[in-house]
Amino acid sequence: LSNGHPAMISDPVANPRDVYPRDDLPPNVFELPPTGLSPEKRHAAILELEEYVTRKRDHFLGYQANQDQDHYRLDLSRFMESHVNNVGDPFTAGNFKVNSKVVERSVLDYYAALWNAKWPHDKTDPESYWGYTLSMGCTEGNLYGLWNARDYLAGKALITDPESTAQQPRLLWVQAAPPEHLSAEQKENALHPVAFFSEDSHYSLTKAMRVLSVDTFYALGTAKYPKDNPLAPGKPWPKEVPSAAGESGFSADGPGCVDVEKLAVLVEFFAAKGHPILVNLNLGSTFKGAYDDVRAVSERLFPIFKKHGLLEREVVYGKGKDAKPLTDRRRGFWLHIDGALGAAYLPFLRMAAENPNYEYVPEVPIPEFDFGLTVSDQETGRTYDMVNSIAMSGHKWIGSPWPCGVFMTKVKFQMRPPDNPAYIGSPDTTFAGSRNGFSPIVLWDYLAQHSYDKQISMIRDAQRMAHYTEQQLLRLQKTLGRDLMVARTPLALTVRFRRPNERIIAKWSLSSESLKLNPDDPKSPQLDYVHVFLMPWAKPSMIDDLVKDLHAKDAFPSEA
Ligand SMILES: COC(=O)[C@H](CCSC)/N=C/c1c(COP(=O)(O)O)cnc(C)c1O
Repeated sequence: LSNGHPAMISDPVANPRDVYPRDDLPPNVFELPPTGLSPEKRHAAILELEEYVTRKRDHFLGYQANQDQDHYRLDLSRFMESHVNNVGDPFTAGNFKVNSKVVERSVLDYYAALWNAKWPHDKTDPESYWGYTLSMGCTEGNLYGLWNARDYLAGKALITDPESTAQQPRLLWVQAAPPEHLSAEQKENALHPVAFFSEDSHYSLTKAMRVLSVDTFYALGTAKYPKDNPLAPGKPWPKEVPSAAGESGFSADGPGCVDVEKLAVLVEFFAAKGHPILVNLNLGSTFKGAYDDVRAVSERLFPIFKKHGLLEREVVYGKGKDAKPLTDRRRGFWLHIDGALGAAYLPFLRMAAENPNYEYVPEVPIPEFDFGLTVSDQETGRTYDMVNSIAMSGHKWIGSPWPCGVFMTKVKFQMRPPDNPAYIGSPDTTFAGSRNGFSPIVLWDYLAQHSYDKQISMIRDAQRMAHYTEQQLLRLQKTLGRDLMVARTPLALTVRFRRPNERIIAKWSLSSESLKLNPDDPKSPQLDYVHVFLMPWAKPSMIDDLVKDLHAKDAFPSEA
């Protein structure tokens, strides 16, 4: 950083060029001296970055991000001249007037309708939906959904208080007491939620457990019941709920969806001890694009929830004016749907399957997953809505120039915000402080340009592309006479195959995963996979070019 510039506030301890990753880009072009860059250098840097990003974008197949952004630029670049901030609740105008909340509400209404929630939002109607558009991606949606679940199940105050009036909003006690009728052990556990998610879940779930200090069944089982793993007594607890097994008998070569029976056995263990149950289900898992069977999980867990008084339970959160206990009736379970990828397109695949005009017969039934999924209690005739919350990324299937998404739940599950900052003129009901006001405009513009019919065609095309890709890779496998471990989970938008060399991985931005076939046997073969995701952006020519690269002699390192 010498060449005549004034000294930096602090000198580098080493040369960044020597310590930072060597990427395609020349790092020195982007170094920032105290005087800033000359117009020429700045422009040159911008051109370098543009060339790199567009080159990588034109070969982008490895992640579930739709790189087709061209339809926004012309109409939306005008909003780059303002800071649009939707701070606070989407349904309260607030005092930060440069906002796009009217647009955000239309986007939320759209997904409420698509996901069979009661809309428009009505804060006085516990059954109506509530939601907000995310400033991060689905990681924020998962974090928020699991935070909501934790506090709901742990008896924290809810936003709706049966004794509150608009004139006299009663400050609810922050923490309820456990239901009276329980045994000592059950009372101790009644407000201590236990989380369950499969081994194919995204790492944002583990991150959320750490951030929120929520116990997984593994953490609690290992600490308190080390010898009692109900799946294999005496053996260590599995770290996550096992996924369904493949031909090998292990989940590594399985489809990637949760093993419903094993989930039920683990849930039963903790429900029997009085714990409320928090389950995350995947809708388009990160690596295999698999869909957990939300309907099967709901029906399998329902009798367990009923048996252990978790369908509906009374929590006491204070005493009224007449000193009578104030009770709240809540469910003792929470199903969060991580719909990062699939919540954006599965409704359209279902529409295609249900409308004969589309002449579409899916290879497997289209998974149910939304707020319309109910289970009836045969004894009481009562019907229960089973899904508590859904999160979806906006930058995956839909496509956005930056991470964004949607979180949705129902008013009856909403938490009372931890604080009430008057200066934003709105309840602080979301995760962020400042909230991206541009993302709702991007999502709105996409939905304005893409009718249901158009979106049905797009997901049908993507399914065809996934099938085409699988066939091309199987053909290559035959030509090379080598097992390329080609696999595609039914209805998934991704195809996985044997990891090729680093040059091909970098060119196509391929995401990789290495799995031991039998995790308990150190000598067990390691499966080194990569995958391609067939987003609306992917064209047959890109697949053909990738397959051509995979024909190269050195494309696949020899087996170790
Ligand atoms: C390794 O690939 C990933 O982490 C991609 C994000 C990159 S593509 C946009 N998946 C993110 C993801 C997430 C996190 O979503 P983001 O925070 O938006 O990245 C949540 N749930 C599932 C099932 C996911 O697959």
